[in-house]
Amino acid sequence: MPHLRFSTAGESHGPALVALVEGVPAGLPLLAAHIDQELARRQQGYGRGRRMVIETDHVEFLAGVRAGETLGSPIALLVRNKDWANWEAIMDPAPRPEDDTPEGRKRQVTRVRPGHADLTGLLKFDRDDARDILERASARETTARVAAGAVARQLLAALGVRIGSHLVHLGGVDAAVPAELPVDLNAAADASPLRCLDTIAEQEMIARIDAAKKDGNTLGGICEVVVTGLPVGLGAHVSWDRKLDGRLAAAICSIPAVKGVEMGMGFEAARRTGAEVHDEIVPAPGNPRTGNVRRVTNRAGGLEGGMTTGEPLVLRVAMKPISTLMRPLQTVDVKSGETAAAAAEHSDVTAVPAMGVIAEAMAALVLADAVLEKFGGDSLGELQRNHASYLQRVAERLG
Ligand SMILES: Cc1cc2nc3c(=O)[nH]c(=O)nc-3n(C[C@H](O)[C@H](O)[C@H](O)COP(=O)(O)O)c2cc1C
Ligand SMILES: C=C(O[C@@H]1CC(C(=O)O)=C[C@@H](OP(=O)(O)O)[C@H]1O)C(=O)O
Repeated sequence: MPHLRFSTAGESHGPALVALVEGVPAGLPLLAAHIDQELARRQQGYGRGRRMVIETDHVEFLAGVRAGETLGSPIALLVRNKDWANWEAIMDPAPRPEDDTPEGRKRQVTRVRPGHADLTGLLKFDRDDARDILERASARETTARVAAGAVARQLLAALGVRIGSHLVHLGGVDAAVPAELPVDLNAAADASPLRCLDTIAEQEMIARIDAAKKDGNTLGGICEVVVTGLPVGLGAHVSWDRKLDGRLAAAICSIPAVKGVEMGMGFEAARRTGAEVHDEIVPAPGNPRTGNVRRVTNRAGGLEGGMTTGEPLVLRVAMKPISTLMRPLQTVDVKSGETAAAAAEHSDVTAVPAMGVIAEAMAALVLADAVLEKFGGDSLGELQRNHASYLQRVAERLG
């Protein structure tokens, strides 16, 4: 059983999204503002649709927090959907008289979209209206994940861990990545419309988003997530389900439309020789987090043997293009069985910058779980003492 457990509920156009986070120690400072800041970051990004204009996500604590601190009890978080006002009839949990008319509820989705969950979900769950599927497949659900992730991020911050991300590719355009990333990566990335550090490449990306929109098409891309301040030894090599690389990959790949994750050098490592791939180790006194050694390079991206090395954790996350196209692809209408143009409602042209923020949240949740597994503690103070005592021991080894 994980040490930090979380689950979410809520439909895209339902009244609200909820997240339940269990296992957080008592005494962690936690304000709605900490969570709202992350929710706002998830809403950014050039290329998003009208929905992000409708919503201004704000968290309400339902349980687990008192006077700005966690209680050690389950934390229940709620984020309301403003768009609910426009969907109350269609999404009403109670049956309505119009349900018995030949049309049934309005706006049934039967022209299933290639690349979305519509068709497979309809067949598997034996439904007639793809709305019954898309409402939960929608990445609106990631709002609740980011809220939960903000709690995890707060826990990690109390141990000196920082998580950031930036966009490195969009729609066929690569960004130049600086040799040294800014210390406050998110402050730099969040200041730009695509969360990209290369302002010249970003102009070309924006032009491609505009062109795709005009053409009724959509775009994907890649974000890099970077985590600093991690101690050596989170995760474990001993069993498949304790390896941190696998846990991170599963969490990241569960984000809607994410189709791949690379760690460190990633796929490129397969094309190179061992001498070009592995990170040489040198003594580095005064670095207790890494056991007083240092990797000359960080091609492994901060992971060896399913454990953190203490070097920055570097993940690259690939997102496919959005599957709702305004110039729709060919599909089948599941009501008539005839060929049709896929359903097309207002939708994002791209959401790669938001995906980077969601990937940060998923990484935070996995890392906070690994921290609690390694250090335990019912209060923040106990967790911090356990962490400090471990680092002291690691520092003694090659000091
Ligand atoms: C932040 C974000 C926003 C998204 N916005 C849309 C959208 O507006 N329209 C759409 O069709 N898909 C959108 N998607 C992708 C779909 O949710 C996703 O493709 C779908 O759930 C099917 O899952 P799969 O692509 O992982 O197979 C978005 C994904 C993310 C992460
Ligand atoms: C609502 C969000 O993203 C939505 C994700 C999404 C999808 O199919 O994944 C489809 C769109 O939903 P709607 O049709 O309501 O505009 C996006 O806006 C969000 O990120 O908060």
